[in-house]
Amino acid sequence: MNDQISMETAIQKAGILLEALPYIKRFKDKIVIIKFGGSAMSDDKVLTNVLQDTVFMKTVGMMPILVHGGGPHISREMERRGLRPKFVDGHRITDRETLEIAKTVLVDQIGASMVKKISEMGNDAVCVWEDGYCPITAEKHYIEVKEDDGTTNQLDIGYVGKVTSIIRERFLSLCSECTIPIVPPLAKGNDGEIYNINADSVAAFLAKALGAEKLVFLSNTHGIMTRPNDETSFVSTLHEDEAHSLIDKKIINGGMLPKVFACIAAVKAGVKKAHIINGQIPHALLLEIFTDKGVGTQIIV
Ligand SMILES: Nc1ncnc2c1ncn2[C@@H]1O[C@H](COP(=O)(O)OP(=O)(O)O)[C@@H](O)[C@H]1O
Ligand SMILES: CC(=O)N[C@@H](CCC(=O)OP(=O)(O)O)C(=O)O
Repeated sequence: MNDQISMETAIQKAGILLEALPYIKRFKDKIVIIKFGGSAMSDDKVLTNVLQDTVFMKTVGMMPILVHGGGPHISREMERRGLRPKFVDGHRITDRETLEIAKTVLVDQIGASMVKKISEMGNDAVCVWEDGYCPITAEKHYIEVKEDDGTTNQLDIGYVGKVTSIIRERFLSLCSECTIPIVPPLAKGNDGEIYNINADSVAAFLAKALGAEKLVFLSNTHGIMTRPNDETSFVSTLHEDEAHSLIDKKIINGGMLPKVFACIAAVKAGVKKAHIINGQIPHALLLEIFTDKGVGTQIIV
């Protein structure tokens, strides 16, 4: 009886491997941008799962690039120092002190722990922010505010940037080595300043500029809800037009806004698939990439 069960289990496992085969072939040598949101990094187990999945992808011949967030971690550190985090449209208002905190948390803590963990798993990883050298250039980002009289104003929220260019060759050469590039959401401007950037928009820019096959957001929800706080309203596919209507009704708000804009921009620029999935589900990334069903919400245009 036991032998029979273990044989059945073994056959099931072989079935899973075979289901993955077409995806392994399809994604061979293809760039996949994974955005790992701070909200999903709830504990060490989640971090380990996501990094294991990323190493798996690299091992079967894909070219994963991991862009990480860390918003909640930055906020906690600000609060510990008596500062109050403030956001406009999902972007943190960033003064000098906040920028210093963001750099320490993103590079010295989160990025460094990812590099260390991946190397413990037997793979190479490099934080692209090495000694302040960064292959991403940014410029100051102003928020457009619509006034009641119909005019628009530019709101200055400090050292917040938007990506203007990347050194493609640097990313491509890292990808073709045995390395997994780890990308913190920081960049330098031609004005010599360092900018804090929403990690979703960094991921979208990289996906576009590198012609990625896929862009996956690992967050803390099962995708996008189409009714306010209604866990039964997650959708597997969302068209750009519906997304805009949900944004107008404020059903998509806060940290989900930059993610949805990032998905739309990436798909419009030719990235084949952009998904928002729950990174806290063990191995959600592998399920999304290597199985027929997929998980989370896919944005289409
Ligand atoms: N329509 C929506 N569907 C799902 N989540 C939403 C929606 N609108 C806003 N959100 C919020 O967006 C959050 C994810 O954004 P954020 O906290 O910035 O995550 P991350 O750290 O992954 O970037 C969710 O936890 C949820 O509270
Ligand atoms: C300008 C801006 O908002 N920068 C973000 C960078 C981190 C980030 O985007 O982290 P998540 O992906 O976890 O939200 C911030 O300071 O929170």
